Amino acid sequence: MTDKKPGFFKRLFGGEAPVPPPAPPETLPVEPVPAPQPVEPTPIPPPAPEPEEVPLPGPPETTPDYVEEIEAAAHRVAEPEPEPVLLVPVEPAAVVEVAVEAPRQGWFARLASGLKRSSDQLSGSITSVFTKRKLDGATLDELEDVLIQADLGIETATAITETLRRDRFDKDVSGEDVRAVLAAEVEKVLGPVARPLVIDPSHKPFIILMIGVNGSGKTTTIGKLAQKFAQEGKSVMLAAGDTFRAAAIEQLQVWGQRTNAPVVSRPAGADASGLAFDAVTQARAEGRDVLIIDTAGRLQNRDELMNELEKIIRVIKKVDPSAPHATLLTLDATTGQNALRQVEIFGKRAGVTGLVMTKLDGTARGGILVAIARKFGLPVHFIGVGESVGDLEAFTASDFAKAIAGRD
Ligand SMILES: Nc1nc2c(ncn2[C@@H]2O[C@H](COP(=O)(O)OP(=O)(O)OP(=O)(O)O)[C@@H](O)[C@H]2O)c(=O)[nH]1
Repeated sequence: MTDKKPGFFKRLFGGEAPVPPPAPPETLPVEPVPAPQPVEPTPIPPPAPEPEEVPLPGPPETTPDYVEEIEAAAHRVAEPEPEPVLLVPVEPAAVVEVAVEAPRQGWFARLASGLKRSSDQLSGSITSVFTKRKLDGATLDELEDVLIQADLGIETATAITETLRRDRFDKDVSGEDVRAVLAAEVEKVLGPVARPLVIDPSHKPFIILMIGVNGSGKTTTIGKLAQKFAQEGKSVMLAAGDTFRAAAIEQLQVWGQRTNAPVVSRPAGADASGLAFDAVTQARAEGRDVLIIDTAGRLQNRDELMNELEKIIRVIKKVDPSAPHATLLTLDATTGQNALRQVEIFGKRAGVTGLVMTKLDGTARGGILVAIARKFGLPVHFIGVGESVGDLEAFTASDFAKAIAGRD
């Protein structure tokens, strides 16, 4: 990435090839759509692998339509696993450095730019509703629909319209007035869930299990967290528990190299719970501060895969009965309402302790975080607004509220 955020729509629609940070070096130059490589004879492997084919090595649930939908978006950039090392020696290391080291805008600017699509949609709709001078019942109904469509949830939508009804009925109301009420209500809902992830030093290692559906951003988030912890002087170990996909293992190894964190891995196809057991044992023997365990993506409605996740947790507990100390669910904001189901089922099966919402930059549905917060009250530790290491930050309610309401 560069020091200047690329235009939002450009990033959103892949007008440039965002450097997929977690991808192994040789995959970095992959274009979302095969970019014409003028001079390459025909080094590109077999019949250009369709994005749908790529997930096949993953867990069985990667085939349902739902996952295809999600992954068509999520993995368009990052799934080029069978790519041979064919591209010109592009100095992948240099590219990686740019992605990680480039000076960044302030976080609020990035957050606001990431949430721009959500806030633009909301602001645009609000403005178009508030064409009359006096606030009346019909306008309030229209506003309620707009807020529900923005995935904020019925309760929040109602709370906002009720506040306006109470305070401003039959009075002049501008879009800006409404945005102020919106920001206040969103902050009220999110305030209690904006809680940092605290690494309790009495656990050595503090074990973090990262779970979520396919492509929701687990591995990328692990890399970003490893970087943060390393910067705080913590000694981090990673476990490549997504044993279904060789590319996921490599992706984590790249993050390990970048962040100087050893990665415990086994060849693709190995038993994930066995790997988790080994990783916990090893991290403990080495006195690591933090162990982050990746897992294969799985749909919440695949019972056998959820059983497997439960098994991983049981096995970890054999080494440390208090672990995992944090079970973080990554949620892809672009999945909208389905994220509510994911929180519910993963919560029941794996005991989610906190949430990380990713890809808020790729959607107009950022409001879903508000609906989730209101329904589950689970801590939201981090949000992601891009693929680079600096695009994940601790979650703060007021910033999010301001950004989504388009206020500064
Ligand atoms: N735009 C954007 N992309 C993101 C963000 N977080 C992750 N990604 C991208 O989403 C894609 C999927 O991320 P991964 O980390 O591979 O997801 P995963 O959950 O590990 O995927 P599986 O291994 O298939 O379960 C990658 O292209 C990431 O770069 C974010 O906050 N914003």
